[in-house]
Parts: sequence; structure tokens; C-alpha cells
Amino acid sequence: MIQINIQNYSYKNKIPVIKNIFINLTEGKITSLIGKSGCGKSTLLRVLMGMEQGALGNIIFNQNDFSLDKWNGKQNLFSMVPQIPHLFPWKNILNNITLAISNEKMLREQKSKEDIALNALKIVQMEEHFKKYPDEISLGMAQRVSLARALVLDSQAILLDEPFASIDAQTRYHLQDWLAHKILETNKYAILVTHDVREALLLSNEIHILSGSPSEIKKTYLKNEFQDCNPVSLEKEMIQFIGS
Ligand SMILES: Nc1ncnc2c1ncn2[C@@H]1O[C@H](COP(=O)(O)OP(=O)(O)OP(=O)(O)O)[C@@H](O)[C@H]1O
Repeated sequence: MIQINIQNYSYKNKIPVIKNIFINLTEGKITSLIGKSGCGKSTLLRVLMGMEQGALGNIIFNQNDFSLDKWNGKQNLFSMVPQIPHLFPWKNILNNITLAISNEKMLREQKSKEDIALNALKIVQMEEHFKKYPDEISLGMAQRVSLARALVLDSQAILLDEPFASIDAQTRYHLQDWLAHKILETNKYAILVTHDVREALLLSNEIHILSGSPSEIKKTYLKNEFQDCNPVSLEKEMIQFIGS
């Protein structure tokens, strides 16, 4: 389990954006965060990535207690799959992945960076496209490459920031199902930020609703509580909490 405790975080203007965030992540499962635009979901992910510093709180993993005041971009517990995949257009798909592989990983696994990258592309079913360039693949395929890149970083947890937001409904449906299986198969922990209540209900083990100013967790839904509920009335209830 990864225990996340963010007491608060403010940008330099000192106005707190988030407070009292307690989240427990479970191996192989997806935990979703839902909230209004601007409530601080991406900020929360950026704090976990060590991209924003100065948060108060701690992260506990494998009996290690990491204080957030020492947390920075060198952390290797989390990696992120952004909403828009950031692939280098001048590198082919294979080299977009090899770039993310450290020399330590190569030595540890006794494999070339190319072999490690091809294996990650295989997990996301993109190995046959390895020679293509980012402008020769679809957005859904680019999202899978972005996930492969997160996988080679060897982080325990993957932070997914609205990964399906710009993808058409049919591809999204396919990728959602596929993603949940990959998280389980690779034993990763995952946080999914989404605006889509149905997506959260479909994929998550646990859903946290963020609202207020500063935002905090207003309501938590556990899978064993929501899996047998009527999805339409549950969706209505959640939307009310999102707006509160
Ligand atoms: N670098 C920054 N400096 C100061 N304030 C910021 C910065 N980045 C974001 N904010 C503010 O922090 C708040 C939360 O922004 P954030 O992007 O985390 O929201 P969000 O919930 O992810 O929104 P969305 O759903 O639209 O992506 C907003 O009020 C935003 O204006």
C-alpha cells in the first residue's frame, strides 16, 4: 500500500489549493480523483511527482516514511501519463522510450535499452509500430506509448491525468478496459484523474471527490459499496458532491 497524506499545498501566492488529502493506494488497482475544473487535481499529481515543492505532509511506502518537504523531482515512486502525450516528434517510437531508460536499469536487467523498450512496447501492444514517428500514429496509440514510457521508469505508481479526455468514445472504451488490465498485470499502483463519473465507476477500486476552497476530499466511494448500486442515481449523487 502507498499512503499519501498532503496536509496542504499552496502555490507561491500562498493561497492554499488543496488540504487534508488522505489517500491509500492498493497494488494492481486504480484510485480515481474527481472534481471541478480548477479544484487542484493536477496540482495534487504534480506534488506527488515532486514537480511542486513546499507541500506539508508525507508518503509512506514499504515502511519508509517520506516527508514532502524533502520530496522533489528525483523521486522514483511515481511517474505520470499526461492528458496530451509529450513525445519527441523527431524521435521514433522506440527512441522515445529508450530515452527514458537509465543506465542503472540497463545494467541491472543485463539488456540493451532497445530490448527493454521493445518489451514495454509489447506490453502496450505497440511493438510492431516501433519504427514509426509520433505524427504517424493515432492519439490512442500515442497514449499507449506514453504509458510504455511510464512503465520503463520503474516507478511503483502511475499517475494518469485525464488520459482519455481527447480520445473518441469507441477508442476510449477499449483503452479504459485495457488500462485496468495492464495496471493489474504489472502490479502497479495508479491514480486516475477524470471528469467522467462513469469512467471512474467502471475502472476504480476507490473514488475520491474533491471540492471546496481549498479543495479537500469531500466523499470517498469504495468499490464494494458502489458496485451493486444503480449507476444512474450514484452518478447524480456524485455530481452533487462535485458541485458542493
Ligand atoms: N503554477 C501555478 N501558480 C499559481 N497557481 C496555479 C498554478 N497552477 C495552477 N494554479 C491554480 O491552482 C488551482 C488548481 O489548478 P489545477 O490545474 O490543479 O486544477 P485541476 O483540478 O487539475 O483543473 P482541470 O480539471 O481544469 O485540469 C487553480 O486555481 C489554478 O489557477
